[in-house]
Amino acid sequence: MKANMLAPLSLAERLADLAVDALIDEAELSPKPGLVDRRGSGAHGDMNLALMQASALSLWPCLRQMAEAAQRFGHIATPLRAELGRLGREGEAAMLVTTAGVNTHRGAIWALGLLVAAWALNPADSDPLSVTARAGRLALIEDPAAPIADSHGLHVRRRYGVGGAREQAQQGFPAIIGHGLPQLLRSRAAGVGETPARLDALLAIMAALSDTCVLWRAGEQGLAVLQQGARAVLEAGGSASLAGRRHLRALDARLLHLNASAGGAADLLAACLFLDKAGSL
Ligand SMILES: CC(C)(COP(=O)(O)OP(=O)(O)OC[C@H]1O[C@@H](n2cnc3c(N)ncnc32)[C@H](O)[C@@H]1O)[C@@H](O)C(=O)NCCC(=O)NCCS
Ligand SMILES: Nc1ncnc2c1ncn2[C@@H]1O[C@H](COP(=O)(O)OP(=O)(O)OP(=O)(O)O)[C@@H](O)[C@H]1O
Repeated sequence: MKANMLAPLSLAERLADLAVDALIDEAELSPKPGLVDRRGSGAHGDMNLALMQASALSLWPCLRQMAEAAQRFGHIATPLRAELGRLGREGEAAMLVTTAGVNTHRGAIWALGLLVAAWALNPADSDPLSVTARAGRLALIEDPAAPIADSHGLHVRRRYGVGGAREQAQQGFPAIIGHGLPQLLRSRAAGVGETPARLDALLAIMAALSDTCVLWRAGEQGLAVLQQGARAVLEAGGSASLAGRRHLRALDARLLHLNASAGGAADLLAACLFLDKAGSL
């Protein structure tokens, strides 16, 4: 078939395209401290860039179906929340088949799933603050069929009393709205180029987030190293500056030494890039 004969994309398909694009952009962004990127596996022996890309692509049907479910149900209530939970668990199963059992995007399915659904619920009101607020209202609804999960996040929440991925969503993604997105726009406005602007956005999220991935592997000390290190890069002038890059290298080395990587911050950067891209829909 000729390219110009392809059927026009539905809104749900365009949202899924943008969400997968944001996940691939996040994975490819380099150099990210401690995380999988173009340079290598970071603190993850079981992941690499090709796996992250394949995993991101495997999530397209799940993300499209989540947006379609939002259009079909039409409002924020238990039936839509239950359907998103079902689709999210299905998407997670598809991801695990693609990655042969490696958790590449669990947190990303959660955050982006809620955001594509929230976007599709009311495309006319699509500024990031409104979309994240709707996603937060969805996340506050109990999923009636949710299994009792024995996750790393659960252990960490109990041990350290932090909120984790669920609370971040329920509060309307404050790490994105208050930190990632404003930093992305500030760094772009300073003319630093897209890669350092995205790295700065990631660092702003890292500096603010209680990332349960880091707490699980490296405890409170690891989290302090991450938050202080991320802040130091930004205070030195950001990832486009010479001094900032020195701090960034030091942070990467410290995180590798601690075997710590900020998967939650990476998910939220992908979500932040999705909101940024979806602004032009
Ligand atoms: C709420 C989720 C993320 C489970 O969270 P939990 O903390 O129990 O588990 P887990 O340790 O697996 O962490 C999930 C991931 O969240 C990310 N994360 C970590 N810390 C944070 C944080 N502070 N903020 C945001 N994300 C974070 C990380 O990538 C982490 O791997 C989610 O997977 C879930 O409940 N899924 C069930 C299916 C569902 O309802 N889907 C709805 C789709 S819209
Ligand atoms: N570029 C990235 N590099 C590493 N992790 C990422 C990246 N992007 C997103 N993540 C997120 O990080 C999470 C994986 O982190 P992690 O491997 O710590 O999880 P785990 O399987 O629960 O724990 P562990 O590997 O410590 O046993 C995924 O849920 C994923 O959403």
